[in-house]
Amino acid sequence: MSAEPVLTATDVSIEYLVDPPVEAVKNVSLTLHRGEILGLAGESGCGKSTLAYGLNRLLKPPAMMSSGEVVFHDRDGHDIDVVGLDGEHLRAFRWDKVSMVFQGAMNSLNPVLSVKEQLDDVFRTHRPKMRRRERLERSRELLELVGVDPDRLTSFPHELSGGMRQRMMIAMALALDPQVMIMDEPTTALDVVVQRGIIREIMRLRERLGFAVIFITHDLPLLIEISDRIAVMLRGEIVELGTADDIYRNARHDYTKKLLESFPSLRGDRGDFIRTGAMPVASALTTSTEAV
Ligand SMILES: Nc1ncnc2c1ncn2[C@@H]1O[C@H](COP(=O)(O)OP(=O)(O)OP(=O)(O)O)[C@@H](O)[C@H]1O
Repeated sequence: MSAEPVLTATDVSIEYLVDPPVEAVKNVSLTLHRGEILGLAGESGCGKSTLAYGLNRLLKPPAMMSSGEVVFHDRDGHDIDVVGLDGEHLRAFRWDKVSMVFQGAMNSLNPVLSVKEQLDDVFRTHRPKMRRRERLERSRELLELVGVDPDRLTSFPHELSGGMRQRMMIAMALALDPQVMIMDEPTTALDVVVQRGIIREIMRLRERLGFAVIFITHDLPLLIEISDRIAVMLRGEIVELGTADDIYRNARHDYTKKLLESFPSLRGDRGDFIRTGAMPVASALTTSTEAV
C-alpha cells in the first residue's frame, strides 16, 4: 500500500427521496490509498452499499447525493471530479478506473450470453481498437488470472457453479485493469470453502496488479483478516476508521467494541491468530487452489 491517494470522498451525504426521506449516508469523508484494502463494516442498513454506489456514481432514484465531493486521482496524475461526470465520460470512468463486484453474480451476468461474449462486450465498448484476436487472448488470460480454465469461455452463466460465476464477475471487473475495485459482499452467497478460495485469489491479484479495494461485508473477522484499514459505519456515519490491527486491538468507539464482541471467534485468545505472521491471509485461509 502506498500513501498516495487514489480516491478521496469529502463530506458525502446521500438521501433516499422517499416519504419520509432516509438520510442513508451522512457527511462521510475518506481517502482510499493506492493498492490498499479498505474494509467497510457495520450492521445491515447502516449505509455501506449506498456509500459504495455513490462513490462509483451508480445511485439510482430515489437515491440522490445531496452533497459532497468525490475525486479520483488517476495514475497519469490527473484528478477526475466523479460527481461532475456524465454521459460518455461517466461510462468510460466506470469499469475502466473503478469497477464493482456485487453479491450474486447471477443477477449481474447476462444469462443469454456466453462468458466470452460478455467479456467481448466490455472490450468492444471500452477498447474499440482491440482486435478480435487480442480480445480473445485477453479473455483467456483473465480467466486464468481468476483460477478458471480458459476453456470455460464458451460457457453460459447457468452452466457454471456459484463460485465460478463469482470468479467470472471478478474477471470482468479486472478486464480493463482498474485502479479501484469496489466489492460489495462478493462472496456472501457462497459456502465457506469457496469463499476462502475466492478471497485468497482477490488478495493474490491485488498483490500482483496493485489495485485498491473497498471491501464490504458483514463478516468482521474476515475484514480484520484482509483489510489494511477498516471504516466502521453506524447509521450513515463513519464512527471509527483505523488500521485493522487498531480496530481489532484498540477499538475506541463503543459501537466498534460491540460489533467485535458479537463475533465470538474474535474474543480472547482465539482471535489472536488473526493478523499475526507475515501473510495473514495465507495463514488463516485454506490453501486449496481449486477453482470451485
Ligand atoms: N431504495 C431505497 N429506498 C428507500 N430507502 C432505502 C433504499 N435503499 C436503501 N434504503 C435505506 O438506506 C439505508 C442504508 O441502506 P444500505 O443498503 O446502504 O445499507 P447497508 O449497510 O449496505 O445494508 P446491508 O448490509 O443490509 O446491505 C437503510 O436505512 C435502508 O433502509
